[in-house]
Amino acid sequence: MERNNLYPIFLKMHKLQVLIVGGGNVALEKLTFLLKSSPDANVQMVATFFRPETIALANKFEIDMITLAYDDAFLNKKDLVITATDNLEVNNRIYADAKQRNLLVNVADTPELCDFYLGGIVTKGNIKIAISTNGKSPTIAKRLRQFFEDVIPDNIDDLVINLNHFRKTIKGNFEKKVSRLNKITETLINK
Ligand SMILES: C[C@@]1(CC(=O)O)c2cc3[nH]c(cc4nc(cc5[nH]c(cc(n2)[C@H]1CCC(=O)O)[C@@](C)(CC(=O)O)[C@@H]5CCC(=O)O)C(CC(=O)O)=C4CCC(=O)O)c(CCC(=O)O)c3CC(=O)O
Ligand SMILES: NC(=O)C1=CN([C@@H]2O[C@H](COP(=O)(O)OP(=O)(O)OC[C@H]3O[C@@H](n4cnc5c(N)ncnc54)[C@H](O)[C@@H]3O)[C@@H](O)[C@H]2O)C=CC1
Repeated sequence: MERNNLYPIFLKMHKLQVLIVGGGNVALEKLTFLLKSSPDANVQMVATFFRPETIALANKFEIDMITLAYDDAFLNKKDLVITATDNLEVNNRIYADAKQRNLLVNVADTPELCDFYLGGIVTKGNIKIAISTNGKSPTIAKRLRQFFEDVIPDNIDDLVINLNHFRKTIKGNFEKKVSRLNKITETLINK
């Protein structure tokens, strides 16, 4: 059986600078899911034109939109780059420029030109679940996201908060603490 070897990490988007190149349908999809998960993300967008729907969302989140053709100067002071233009040559150039600067880059809908994939993301309070199909079926990533959004109760965060408080009250050494926390949460997995 094939196996997904990607390593998920949970980025603090408010500490990073993201560049999105393109302002059309695909750029809008990427921006939508990025902001859904991380409304505090710092994003700059550059595109020769922006579709009205993209402008509406970007304005809502005070995202900087620049109506210009891509130039590698836009990579200055960026940490992540997502490109979603309809021009293969431009996408390829952005990939090469980003690689030269050791930036992480995602060329939307072009898995071979991605250092990372965006995934299906479920957020419930402090809980976050990221789903990847290894790029094999984004539709399944979407369906799994919808499934978990539905089955995970909204008040799961109460449990997290309670345990976080309890964690601070437990006396004793690290080993005792781990053992207590494991004991009281045992029923969550034992049927
Ligand atoms: C590799 C990856 C790279 C990346 O873009 O990061 C990629 C690639 C491609 N997507 C394509 C199409 C579609 N993408 C979606 C939806 C999503 N795609 C997302 C991620 C990823 N898409 C990365 C892999 C993630 C993984 O590992 O599973 C999600 C999870 C997150 C996001 O986009 O932010 C978001 C759901 C978010 C949500 O709902 O929660 C739908 C479904 C729909 O819209 O209903 C369709 C139409 C159906 C279909 O075609 O399957 C195509 C073909 C394009 C063409 O036709 O040419 C390619 C290219 C290829 O596969 O070669
Ligand atoms: N619309 C969709 O759902 C899908 C689109 N695709 C492909 O993805 C690509 C993008 O599609 P859409 O977003 O729908 O196209 P679009 O026409 O809505 O947007 C293209 C964007 O690229 C920008 N752009 C082009 N050259 C540029 C440059 N030199 N510098 C800066 N920005 C530049 C344009 O200004 C525009 O904002 C296309 O190649 C399309 O075939 C693939 C699968 C699905």
